[in-house]
Amino acid sequence: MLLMWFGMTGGIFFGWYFGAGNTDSGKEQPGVPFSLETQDAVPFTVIDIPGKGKGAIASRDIKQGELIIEERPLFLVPPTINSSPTDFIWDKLEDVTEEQRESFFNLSFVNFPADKDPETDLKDVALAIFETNAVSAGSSVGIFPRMARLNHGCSSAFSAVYTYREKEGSLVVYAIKDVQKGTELLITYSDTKQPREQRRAYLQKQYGFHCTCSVCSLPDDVSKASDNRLVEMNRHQSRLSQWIQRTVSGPEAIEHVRSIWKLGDEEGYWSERGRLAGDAVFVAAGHSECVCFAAGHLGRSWRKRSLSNLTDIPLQCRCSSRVGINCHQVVHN
Ligand SMILES: C[S@@+](CC[C@H](N)C(=O)[O-])C[C@H]1O[C@@H](n2cnc3c(N)ncnc32)[C@H](O)[C@@H]1O
Repeated sequence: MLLMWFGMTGGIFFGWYFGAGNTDSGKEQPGVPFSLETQDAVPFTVIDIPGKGKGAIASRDIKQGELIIEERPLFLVPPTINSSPTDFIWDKLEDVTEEQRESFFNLSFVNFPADKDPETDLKDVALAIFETNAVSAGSSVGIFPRMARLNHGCSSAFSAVYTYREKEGSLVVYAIKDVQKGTELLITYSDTKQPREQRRAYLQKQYGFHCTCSVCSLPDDVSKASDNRLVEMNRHQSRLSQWIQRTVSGPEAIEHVRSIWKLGDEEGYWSERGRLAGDAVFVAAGHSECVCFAAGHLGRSWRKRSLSNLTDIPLQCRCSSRVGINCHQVVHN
């Protein structure tokens, strides 16, 4: 029996950059020693946080663009499996060390079936832990016990983003904002460019909590303004995506990028800017008069920087010369 796993897991955290370069087959990297993480130390401590279970508090000031976590998966689950999800996860847990197994069973879980007993139905506990904590890792879904302690914040409330690097076989978490010592590090579990009511309904259903992050706690009128910006960002994003079918012109597509960027500044929503810049480069490269934008403002130095640092790219064409840049390299290297 082949099972499509992704149809069965409800909530898989939202990465900052879907897809690019992530084509893993669900297997740990050959030749890479398997371990829980590759880092010796992280700039945060995990403590109990009232109303949230555990969470990660910055143990020093963290700068925007800093690598916070680099971690190998405890295990990965590919999109298609040939046993039940419960059995598959249980088998995976038989392959790990006692310490790793313990770190897994220490993780939190929600949505445990009412007709089961968490003391005795350990396979069901394992499944619930998986569904509460798994994140997308290329085409697979994986458990990363260290990053699994990061709680959620919406829109401008989250300060860190993650992606899975297939080549290295590890997940990396970066700060997209400066984070002060003593502040909780937050990621986002879903696309929070939605109105508060929808965000809260999703988080309640999938993750079992009522979101009271700094954005969800805004007074109604301020919250409404934030909702409007987020919905507008999504509307521009959806128009931008139509450029590829040529139903939106190049200049119009660039206008959508500018609008998303501007709304993001107003909202304090800085995530996905690497992808947005990549889209802009892609559009610009299709219009010879704009290629200088890609070359002049992104180019080599851009490749060396963390994507999450891209907060200040002038989305503007400054000259009309074509420079023969390979847009795919700029976007994906
Ligand atoms: C991946 S775990 C995060 C770490 C978890 N708090 C722990 O104790 O291990 C996800 C769970 O954390 C809790 N959580 C995450 N973000 C939260 C938030 N903003 N408010 C309340 N609970 C939250 C929810 O119970 C959610 O199902």
